Amino acid sequence: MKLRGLYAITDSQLLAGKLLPFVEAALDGGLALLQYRDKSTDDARRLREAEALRGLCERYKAHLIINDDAELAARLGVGLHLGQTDGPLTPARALLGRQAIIGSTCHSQIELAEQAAREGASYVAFGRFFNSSTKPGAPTATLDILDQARARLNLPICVIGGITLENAAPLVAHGADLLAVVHGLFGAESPQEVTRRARAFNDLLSI
Ligand SMILES: Cc1ncc(COP(=O)(O)OP(=O)(O)O)c(N)n1
Ligand SMILES: Cc1nc(C(=O)O)sc1CCOP(=O)(O)O
Ligand SMILES: [Mg+2]
Repeated sequence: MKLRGLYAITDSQLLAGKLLPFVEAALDGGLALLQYRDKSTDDARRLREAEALRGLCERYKAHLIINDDAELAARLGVGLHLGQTDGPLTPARALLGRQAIIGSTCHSQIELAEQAAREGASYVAFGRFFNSSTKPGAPTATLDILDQARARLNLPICVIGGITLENAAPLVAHGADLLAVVHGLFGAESPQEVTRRARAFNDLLSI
């Protein structure tokens, strides 16, 4: 499976009251991956929303990824994204199986990416590349980590952090396969604008 394209990430505050229509608009514009990212402890709502997103992703043939929560990903039979403090990758891979998409946050450290590759990650994520209102305190990254990753790894490269239609092109030129975006996509005023942006991101990746 070739992982390349737009990777939309949900945000509970930004998408409050409009999660499903805005996600469907993004899927209509074309998503490779959709990440359900909800940092709350409301397990019942998380399950309900994740199930609804899984249904949408099936209809549009996109892959759903759950942030942080290996058990929820296993329960739904979908993918998982793990940060450096979210638990080890090897048992998550054993839990979810060989086919599951599992991503790993590697900040700007090639050693973390090489370790993730050894432990069976499906993609490695680097960031943050720009100012991010979603996660302002995330460690920063520069383009040279993408050059290093291209030279040393044989895995899809995901980029994240403040990515917009205006600043994404250099990331693609330096080898990004997956553009992971919250505000630059879902910060739009209308579902129609979400769809337009999703199409434009895909055009940047020429897919
Ligand atoms: C695609 C992608 N890349 C990085 C992250 C960040 O993961 P993490 O460092 O665990 O931070 P939280 O998102 O859990 O706050 C991500 N979620 N997705
Ligand atoms: C969830 C997350 N992780 C990051 C990292 O660098 O690891 S940046 C980030 C926020 C991405 O949202 P936006 O596109 O709105 O900046
Ligand atoms: Mg995390």
